[in-house]
Amino acid sequence: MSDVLEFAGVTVVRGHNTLLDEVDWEIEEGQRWVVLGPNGAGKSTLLNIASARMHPTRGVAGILGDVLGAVDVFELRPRIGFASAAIAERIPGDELVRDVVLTASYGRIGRWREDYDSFDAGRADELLAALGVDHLADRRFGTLSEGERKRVQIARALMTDPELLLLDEPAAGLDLGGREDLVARLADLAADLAAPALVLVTHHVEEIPPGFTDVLLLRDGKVVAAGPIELTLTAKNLSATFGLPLELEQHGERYSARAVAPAQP
Ligand SMILES: Nc1ncnc2c1ncn2[C@@H]1O[C@H](COP(=O)(O)OP(=O)(O)OP(=O)(O)O)[C@@H](O)[C@H]1O
Repeated sequence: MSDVLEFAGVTVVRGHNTLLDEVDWEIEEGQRWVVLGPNGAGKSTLLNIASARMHPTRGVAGILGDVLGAVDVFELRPRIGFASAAIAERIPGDELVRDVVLTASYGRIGRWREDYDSFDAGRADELLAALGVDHLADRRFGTLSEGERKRVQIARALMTDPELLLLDEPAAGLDLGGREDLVARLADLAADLAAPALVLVTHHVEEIPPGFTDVLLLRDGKVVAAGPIELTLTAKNLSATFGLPLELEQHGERYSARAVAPAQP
């Protein structure tokens, strides 16, 4: 089994809807994946399984050497860092930023006791510094800008020193400067050999940070293509994923995409 993640025939059915349809996916140590797809493609469902928060209806989901259904998910979850809007919504607005990060090591949202280990407090401060938000450690989470919140959430997701880090649309809601800042920080994380395997979910090729290695393209719960970015991220695959003719441009290690202009009469 792959060290980090191995999905075989992973299928999720809810009522009459097939959210994921026979998904095969392997992640090896050191890889940095982007998951791209339109609204409703099944990206969040995929991350909910990869984070051991949901079980497949059919198929086998191997995560960090264990198989979902045959492992205590409460032991598995601390080994997986996860940042998403749904988690952020549960963070109390009056929580101190340092505590937002610190409480991750206890698997909690919201501070609940005063005797946190000083080692943990030091690590929380280091992570805030690595994400460029250490000056906000004593601020209340609810007073931060969207961009600052996203960076704090990533620091929180790294707090348990996870072996797999899942980021669900970390650039959503950011302005251009905020997006570019986040992309640069994620590029630094991708280049860090000590960093965990990474999975970044996004709708936009513009948000793919340099240093990311692989892409999984998802549409209607099915994998359109998956593999190394330089081979897999093509205009043809992207068009099939989003269901419209797209042209793709590469600028160094960055990408942009737009609809193919209609032919002039
Ligand atoms: N409990 C459920 N019952 C029925 N359908 C569901 C359920 N949960 C999600 N869906 C549907 O499954 C599909 C995939 O949802 P999911 O949130 O995984 O997509 P997504 O790619 O993350 O979308 P977005 O980019 O809009 O966040 C959507 O059509 C959604 O409406």
